[in-house]
Amino acid sequence: MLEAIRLSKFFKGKKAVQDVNLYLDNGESVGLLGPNGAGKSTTISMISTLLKPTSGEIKLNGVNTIEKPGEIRKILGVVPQELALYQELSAYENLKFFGSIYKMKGKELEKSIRKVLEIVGLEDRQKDVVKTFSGGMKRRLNIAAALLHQPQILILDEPTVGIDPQSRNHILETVRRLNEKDGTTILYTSHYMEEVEQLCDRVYIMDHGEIIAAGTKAELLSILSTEDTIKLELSRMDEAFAEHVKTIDGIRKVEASHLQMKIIAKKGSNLISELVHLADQHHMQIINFHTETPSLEDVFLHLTGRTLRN
Ligand SMILES: Nc1ncnc2c1ncn2[C@@H]1O[C@H](COP(=O)(O)OP(=O)(O)OP(=O)(O)O)[C@@H](O)[C@H]1O
Repeated sequence: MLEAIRLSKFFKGKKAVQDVNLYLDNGESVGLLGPNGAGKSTTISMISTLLKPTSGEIKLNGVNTIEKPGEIRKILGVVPQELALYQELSAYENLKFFGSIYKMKGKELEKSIRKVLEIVGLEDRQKDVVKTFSGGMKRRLNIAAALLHQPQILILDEPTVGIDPQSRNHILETVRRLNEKDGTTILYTSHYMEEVEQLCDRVYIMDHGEIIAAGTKAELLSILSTEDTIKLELSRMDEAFAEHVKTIDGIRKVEASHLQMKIIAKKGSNLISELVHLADQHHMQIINFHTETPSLEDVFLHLTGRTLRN
């Protein structure tokens, strides 16, 4: 397990990160979500031993990584936000260079380069110089470089910012496969709520340098509400039906307009069969039924009063 305990970073007395507690269990996929300037990059720079914390601890299986950075560096892959590639070199040559940083060479390095190029889908372009690559391909190569030494933990800092949808999907799929198939532990920072919702088992929400909420998606969503919003589309509207619906156990509020009905009900109330039965009694049909569940975006809005992207 990797854990950060009361991690803080101040730049010239100005808070960037304060009292961050965070852990990654082996094999987990964890999201670190927050708007620009929230402190995500600073947090992961400290976790990856690139930046010294002002205070706090980071432990890898109980061992202090600030005092002994070697252990974590061996098993950690970091994909930084800024591209760290040589534009004049080919994809292959870039990977060869990064491999040498990890002290890899010979057959082991060749094998690893082949494998990571396959993972990110760049085998066909390995001989091309990086300056001819699209933004998305460069990001994929950046990921490949972080994977060369087969890290057990992979930290990605907003890897999909500013790239085309196809490359974005490719990256998300790659990260998912690394986690689900290879068991790589993932820490994924993003300000795209839907990516974190899609990829991560657990989420930390960060704002102004602090963790303001943490938990599984379900736990975070439960902060928001104990209610479900159900929307019905009806074949016709009948006031008696609306009045009748209000009497159903678990229903808190009913709003009817034209052929639509919005029902606020206690979370988890299983109402569909009862509503269908009731509509039948009133000689009406339910044409459409759906439950609107709140998103993590709504949770962020609820906690901060702001949207994630401004
Ligand atoms: N080297 C530095 N010197 C001074 N201030 C810094 C430095 N690095 C970061 N900061 C400040 O710390 C705060 C957190 O920045 P950080 O880059 O960690 O946020 P972030 O959540 O990663 O945002 P982004 O999504 O824009 O990268 C910001 O106010 C930033 O200006």
